[in-house]
Amino acid sequence: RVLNTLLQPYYKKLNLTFKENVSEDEDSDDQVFAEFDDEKGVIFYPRMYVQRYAAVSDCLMDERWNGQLEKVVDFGYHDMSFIKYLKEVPGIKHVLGVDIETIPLQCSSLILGCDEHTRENPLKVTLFQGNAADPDYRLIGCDAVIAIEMIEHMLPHDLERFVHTVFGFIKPRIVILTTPNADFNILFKALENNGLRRLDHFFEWSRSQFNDWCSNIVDRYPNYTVTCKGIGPGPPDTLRLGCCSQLALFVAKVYHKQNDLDLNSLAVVACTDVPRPTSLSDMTCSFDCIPDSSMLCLTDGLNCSTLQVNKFSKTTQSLIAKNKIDSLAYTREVVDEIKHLTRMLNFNKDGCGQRNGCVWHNFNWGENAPYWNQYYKVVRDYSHPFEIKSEESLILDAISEEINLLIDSDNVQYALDVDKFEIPIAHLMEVVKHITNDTNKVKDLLEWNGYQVVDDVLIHSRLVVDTISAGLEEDEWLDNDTLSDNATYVGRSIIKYESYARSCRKTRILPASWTA
Ligand SMILES: C[S@@+](CC[C@H](N)C(=O)[O-])C[C@H]1O[C@@H](n2cnc3c(N)ncnc32)[C@H](O)[C@@H]1O
Ligand SMILES: [Mg+2]
Repeated sequence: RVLNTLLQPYYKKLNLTFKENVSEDEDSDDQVFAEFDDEKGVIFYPRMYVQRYAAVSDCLMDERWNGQLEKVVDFGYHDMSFIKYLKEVPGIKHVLGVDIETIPLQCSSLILGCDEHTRENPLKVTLFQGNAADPDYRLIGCDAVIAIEMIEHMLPHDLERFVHTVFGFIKPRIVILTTPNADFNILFKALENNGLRRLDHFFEWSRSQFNDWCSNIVDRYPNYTVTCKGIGPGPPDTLRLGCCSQLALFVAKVYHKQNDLDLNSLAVVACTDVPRPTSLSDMTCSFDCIPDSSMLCLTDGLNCSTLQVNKFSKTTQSLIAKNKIDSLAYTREVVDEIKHLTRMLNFNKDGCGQRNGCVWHNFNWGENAPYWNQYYKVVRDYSHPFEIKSEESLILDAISEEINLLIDSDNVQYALDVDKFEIPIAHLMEVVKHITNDTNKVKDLLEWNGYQVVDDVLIHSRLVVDTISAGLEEDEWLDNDTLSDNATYVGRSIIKYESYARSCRKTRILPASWTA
């Protein structure tokens, strides 16, 4: 809902052709275009990062997977500016942020607790410090990978490893990458002295270079398809240069959701005299992928790792030896010792599993399998408070959403005049029929919550919300929820403030500090 409210005016129009004449008309807020300013160079409307976030959100909410992306990682999340919106993507349960820098991480860990509001669904946000190139085992199970303007900050060998971490290790359903379009740079005067690229970027690619890189990825990881598009059209007459940024959307042809490797549901399989695997493509653990008898294979049904048997105590080793291949039923002691050992490995000093002596082995990855490797440091792990909604609030929410829809569509059927509507309760009962068919209960609930109900009709007067929301959407984005927002909004009339606050609370974009 938040993303819709904030982004829809923009992302629905991203594919429109540019405005030929930049006029001062009322709609200009809603248009996507750019113009030249003698001093500042190209100016984007809306701001470039808004267009970028809108395009990425658009991909995340594609109807093919909308509501199904539960675990999502944002690589190079910087100051969390996108994570804020990611948290509102339908169906999301776990957001991971990974950034190599620690300074922005510290700032962002302050931001996290501030916007506390009670959610309807549980959501965990985990911020890591680490290199996106490293396949940390906690990335397992991500349905979507996002990296907004990050790849150009990576060293070539890290970028290559990153590709494998994403497409060979995480294997998510979708991957969204954005990077600047070098073709566009001649429009930025400031870049002229830097060889037409930003100094903190290791490279900037033309559209054809980016396309080549992307198609090379899908050649190597044939389970993926890719489409590229531009974000941020330039001023009229610059069409040939493309857009300011470019976005690649990779989609898995076949997607198997990986479970997080769960130590508590491990099955343990001992093995003797089992042939080595012949195919590296099958990730599922079965007996024929177990390397040799000196290894113990651990699997939670999907992921598998092996552990050197000689790392166990003598007692356990003899227990393992006794339970040959067909036994999944190890004694409690053996399982406990395995868990203990694996935990010790995960939490050793450099946090990378045990590298010397090759404790871990995985048939896909060889020695020192990354499955169990803990490359990243947790900077912050935050579970949002949530509450399961009562039936009453579900009814009220559904009805208020319907009322807004009717009003927004300028429905003439129920309009008395421009600001007043008479909506039959029977119409509203349709909207809540999956919850209740008790008309009296719904009428009582509506009256109790301040709605005017006369006979079997709800009388609704339009609030100022609609007229001001368009103007405020952009402010909300631009000012980034900083304290200065208060100053801006206090200047507006109280009724606007109030109704805006109400609509924000409803859509849950209002930070707690702001409400106060
Ligand atoms: C231009 S900022 C990204 C902006 C941000 N994604 C957004 O949505 O606005 C690039 C970020 O990538 C991070 N970064 C650079 N190399 C990285 C790497 N190898 N692994 C993880 N993060 C990296 C930087 O620390 C920086 O925060
Ligand atoms: Mg950059």
